[in-house]
Amino acid sequence: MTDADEATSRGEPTDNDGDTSVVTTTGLTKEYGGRPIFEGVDLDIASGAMTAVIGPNGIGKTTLLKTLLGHVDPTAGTVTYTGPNVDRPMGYLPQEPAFRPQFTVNETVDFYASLVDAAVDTERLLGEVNLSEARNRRVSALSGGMRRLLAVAQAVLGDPPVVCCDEPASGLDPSMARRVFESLAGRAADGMAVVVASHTLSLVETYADHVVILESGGVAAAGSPTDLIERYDAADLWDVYDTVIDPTAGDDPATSDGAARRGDDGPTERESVASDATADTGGQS
Ligand SMILES: Nc1ncnc2c1ncn2[C@@H]1O[C@H](COP(=O)(O)OP(=O)(O)OP(=O)(O)O)[C@@H](O)[C@H]1O
Repeated sequence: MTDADEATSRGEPTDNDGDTSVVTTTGLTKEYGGRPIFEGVDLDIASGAMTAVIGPNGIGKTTLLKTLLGHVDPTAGTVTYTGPNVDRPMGYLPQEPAFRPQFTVNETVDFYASLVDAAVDTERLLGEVNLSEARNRRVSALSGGMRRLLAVAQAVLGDPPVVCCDEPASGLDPSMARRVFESLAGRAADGMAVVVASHTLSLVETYADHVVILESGGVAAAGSPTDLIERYDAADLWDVYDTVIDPTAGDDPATSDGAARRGDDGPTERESVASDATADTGGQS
């Protein structure tokens, strides 16, 4: 096995030399009620890169992110943070962000800014997530997508060395989803270690530097999108996913009929095209 192959099997970014690693997991294992979610996961999360974790519903992506963040204790194995010693080493965008509904957008950002030991340019931050015009609107009056954009702002606020985003594109229209990925990729380019769990494979393929595919038991494959596409002789990341993932993996009851392969916002791009075509023909195929 070459060094690169060995690195790949460990879920390490092969396009980094290892010196940029900011979070390392070794033998990371999580069980709930004696049922393994993942076992023996070895990852090196690099700063200055976006690492995307993909896999079916219920496979353990959120649990893995929460374990990296220290919100969930592993059953076995370790998570080691080696980044700078700051008050807030890791930002987090949870799958279901909760904010005080009576706060305005500005007040929400100011509240979180008061908790971090760093100057926060609220105007720039809101501009980045396209919420400038909504700055005086109460959280209770925001759409679901706007709330997610606010959650993105909250996660990267104060420029933590690591940010873990659970389905950052969920509920966003295609151009905002792209904008959020672009913005996170920009943060990565500025040196942040960005970890996203996502079902939006086209954006992952475009913006992620490193992809970790989770399947029952742990990491099924990992590498840059280009490496994975070459390795599996695939047309795109969706094809890689289709090859690597057992359609019955995950524990969502919808998985068995293929629904778990859909994106955050419903069907994957490919399924949308197929169903649009069906709709165009009045459902006649
Ligand atoms: N606190 C908990 N107690 C018991 N089981 C849990 C707990 N949290 C998660 N699980 C289980 O762990 C498994 C992985 O859940 P997780 O939310 O990490 O999956 P996921 O890959 O993020 O799914 P999705 O794509 O649907 O968000 C699921 O079977 C889930 O029911």
